[in-house]
Amino acid sequence: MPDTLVLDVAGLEVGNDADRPFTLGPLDLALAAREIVGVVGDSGAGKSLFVSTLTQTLRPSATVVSGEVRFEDADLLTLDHRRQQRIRGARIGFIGSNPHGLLHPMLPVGRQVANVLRAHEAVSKTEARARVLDMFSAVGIPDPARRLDAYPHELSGGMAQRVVIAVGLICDPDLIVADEPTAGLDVTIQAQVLELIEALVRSRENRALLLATRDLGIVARFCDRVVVLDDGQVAEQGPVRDLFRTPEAAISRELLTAARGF
Ligand SMILES: Nc1ncnc2c1ncn2[C@@H]1O[C@H](COP(=O)(O)OP(=O)(O)OP(=O)(O)O)[C@@H](O)[C@H]1O
Repeated sequence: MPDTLVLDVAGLEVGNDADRPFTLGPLDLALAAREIVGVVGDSGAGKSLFVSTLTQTLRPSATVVSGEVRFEDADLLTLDHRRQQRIRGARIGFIGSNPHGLLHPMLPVGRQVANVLRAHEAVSKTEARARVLDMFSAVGIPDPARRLDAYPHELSGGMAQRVVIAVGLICDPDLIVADEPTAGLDVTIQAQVLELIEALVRSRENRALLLATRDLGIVARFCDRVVVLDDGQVAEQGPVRDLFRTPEAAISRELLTAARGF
């Protein structure tokens, strides 16, 4: 794979039989450095299933049927457990929605971010605290030194979401995978959070972002390319401007209509 590719997914098919028979793919998708690629589709289209394949958090009901997910010099799907652990949360950072669900309610937020860092890097507690402090500043948490010791319930939704972003970025990942990272936030806070994630992606040479969302408005504003999923199948994919100018699939037109609010 060329140096500039951060992720290269080829012929990926994932089945899931828990609630209903469902197949994602076959899906081909390459992400270059500094690129932001959207994965869009209605509820149940398979966005989270795809994200979970990349973050290696598939539940036992799901099976990878075929394909490759090349990241760094390896196929994520065939890595041994130790290398999976090393990559997950460190080389591939995850940003989910619902921060109050993702964060542990009984631990100060600074410690939670530090724990992620210390799980992957041999740093002292003091050094970890300093790194987390820097990261809290980078993600725009005001008065970061004081916020290190706050509990999640003491933070607003937007502030807690910034902590989730800090968790995703603390190990300086090359790939960031975000699944509805602004769901449940006020519209103005949504824009701030997405602008922040965008800046953190574009500011680093080898970093790319995969952004799963139902909202084509978000795709229009932040993504370079997009994959439209419809019931697990790729309905179309390509540059975002092409999708907006000449949507080919019926589902793309439906999502566009929804995004334009009429
Ligand atoms: N981590 C996972 N492990 C196993 N199966 C999963 C996982 N995530 C989602 N699924 C399953 O994949 C199928 C497609 O749903 P999925 O949640 O991926 O859709 P989605 O596009 O993310 O929808 P929404 O926008 O509502 O989150 C469902 O059967 C779901 O239960």
